Amino acid sequence: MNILDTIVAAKRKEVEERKSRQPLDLLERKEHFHRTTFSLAEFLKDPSKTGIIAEFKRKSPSKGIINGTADLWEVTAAYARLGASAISILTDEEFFGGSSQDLMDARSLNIPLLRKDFIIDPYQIYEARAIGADVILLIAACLTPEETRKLAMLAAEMQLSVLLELHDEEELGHVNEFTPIIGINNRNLKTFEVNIEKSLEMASKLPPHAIKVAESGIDKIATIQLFRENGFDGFLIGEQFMKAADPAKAFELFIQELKSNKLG
Ligand SMILES: O=P(O)(O)OC[C@@H](O)[C@@H](O)c1c[nH]c2ccccc12
Repeated sequence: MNILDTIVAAKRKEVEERKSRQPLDLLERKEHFHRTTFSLAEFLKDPSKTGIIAEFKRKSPSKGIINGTADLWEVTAAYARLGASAISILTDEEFFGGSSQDLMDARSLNIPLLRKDFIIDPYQIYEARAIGADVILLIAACLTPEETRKLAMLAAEMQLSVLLELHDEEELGHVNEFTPIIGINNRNLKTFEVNIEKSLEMASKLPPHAIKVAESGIDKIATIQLFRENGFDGFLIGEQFMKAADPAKAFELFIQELKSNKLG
């Protein structure tokens, strides 16, 4: 079994447990279930923002502990204030050290919040809505095209944006009318290998109107510029900020450099 298979098997068990602890009708009664959501597409296209989807990630199976001490509110509030277009929060506990509580702690920010998790069941979409997420991630590598379509349609009904994550050409069949925003993960979730070229290679194969997001392994302004030239609107960045003792400061410096580059 590769790591993705291991994660998905654990996730199936976890979801069954959560369903028995908190059935759907209870989730639907949560206060945040009925609040309005922010549109990821609108925030990514807003020229006053940077296109960066800044991530809060404490650990990962590929890197181990990335940051064991960062304060969720301090970091995400800085991301929002300093020009991120959206914030990604890992909610998987077992492999990424996150939680639903982490996402709930950030929900007063006026910016789209992406629930970063391995979604395989409609229950998790209701849950995402109930904890205050605006966006869900659907990873093609853990779904069939038909499952992707059904989950994306449900998300749309619930006013959630969808970021559909692809890694290679074989996954293009997952794209459908409910997935206008497509992320290309430069990291292969089965081997952890990171190849920045993946995004560039895939860009020309996506539908022309897709909103494109490059994901993982981005640690330089030059890479963002290269991606922009190739039609990308969004850049999902985690480790580059989280590996710093002070991720808020690391984000601030990165943004300063990005802005001075644009002017120069
Ligand atoms: O920390 P990085 O290399 O900047 O990557 C961020 C993000 O793309 C990565 O965390 C990610 C992309 N897709 C995922 C799916 C599940 C968990 C994590 C991810």
